[in-house]
Amino acid sequence: MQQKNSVAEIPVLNVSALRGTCTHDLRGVTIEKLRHTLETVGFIYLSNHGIDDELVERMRDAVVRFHDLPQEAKDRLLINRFHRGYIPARSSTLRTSSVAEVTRPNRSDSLMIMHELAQADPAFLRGDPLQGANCWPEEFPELRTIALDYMAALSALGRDMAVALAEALGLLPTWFLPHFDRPTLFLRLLHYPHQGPVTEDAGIGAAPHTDYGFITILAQDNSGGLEVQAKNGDWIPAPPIPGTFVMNVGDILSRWSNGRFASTPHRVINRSGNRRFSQPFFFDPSMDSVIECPSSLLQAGETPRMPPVRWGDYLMERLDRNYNYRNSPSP
Ligand SMILES: O=C(O)CCC(=O)C(=O)O
Ligand SMILES: [Fe+2]
Repeated sequence: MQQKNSVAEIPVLNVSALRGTCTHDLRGVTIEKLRHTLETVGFIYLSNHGIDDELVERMRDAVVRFHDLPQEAKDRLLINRFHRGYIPARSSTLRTSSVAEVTRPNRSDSLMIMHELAQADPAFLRGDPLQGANCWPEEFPELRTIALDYMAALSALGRDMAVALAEALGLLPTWFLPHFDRPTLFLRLLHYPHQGPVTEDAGIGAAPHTDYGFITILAQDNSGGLEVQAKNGDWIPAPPIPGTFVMNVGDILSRWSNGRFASTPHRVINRSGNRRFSQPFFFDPSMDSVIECPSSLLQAGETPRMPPVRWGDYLMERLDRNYNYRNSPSP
């Protein structure tokens, strides 16, 4: 039932009209629903997204297989200064969370994979922030191909969504694309242990937070546990729906849109009694991209709420504050 000032559930958007050719009308209706949902809820399920279920399943199986490796194998991949590798449980605290006073570290552990760089890439050779090598487990060599295929497919969807998002904001369809020449991509292979009692000390799977970037496209297993905060404060479940992804607006898209699109707080509490696995993919701009609200988006009398910011600077400041490994000296 629809609650007052709230949404009981997150809408599902059939995005087939955003891919390839379709009638102008159908595309317009889809864009309008996208706009309305992102202005109000900030989270939406994408159905008919064109990505093979089999590829999503293969990635999901790979997440489980990675986490089934012996702990020593995972520890050998400890996250490097380029933010790639294994993030142990309780090693990140969302200090920059604007939605809660977060002092307890998250209970999840994960493997962070980012866009691959050619060894001859100047950014790689210079060792620019985040432009380093991924960490792959030698015990599971197939993971690299599976993860890179998955990232390629989700990047294509991310670009289609960037076009649709520009249209939804009344901008030229290609408006965002130059900002994604060298997109910053994160694929996180997450494991959440069963929660047990929620106590002050225990912490939860993922403390309430908003995502840093442009959009997040998430696939999750059947455990449930993801919750999204409605404007009235209620927590709305975002359970898995077969054949869909959950997409949400990150802080930088919210900033770009002058707050029109909502970067909505969410959290994870795994009450399933089993381990939970998920695979968020973060589709973010090029590091050098400058995020500035386009003047054509402003209504009469409206001014930009935030000054322009370079995405790479914005991101590194957040990573430096939230991840313990960036604050302690290397062993
Ligand atoms: O695991 C999930 O369902 C959500 C993860 C998440 O919110 C994040 O990694 O930012
Ligand atoms: Fe998140």
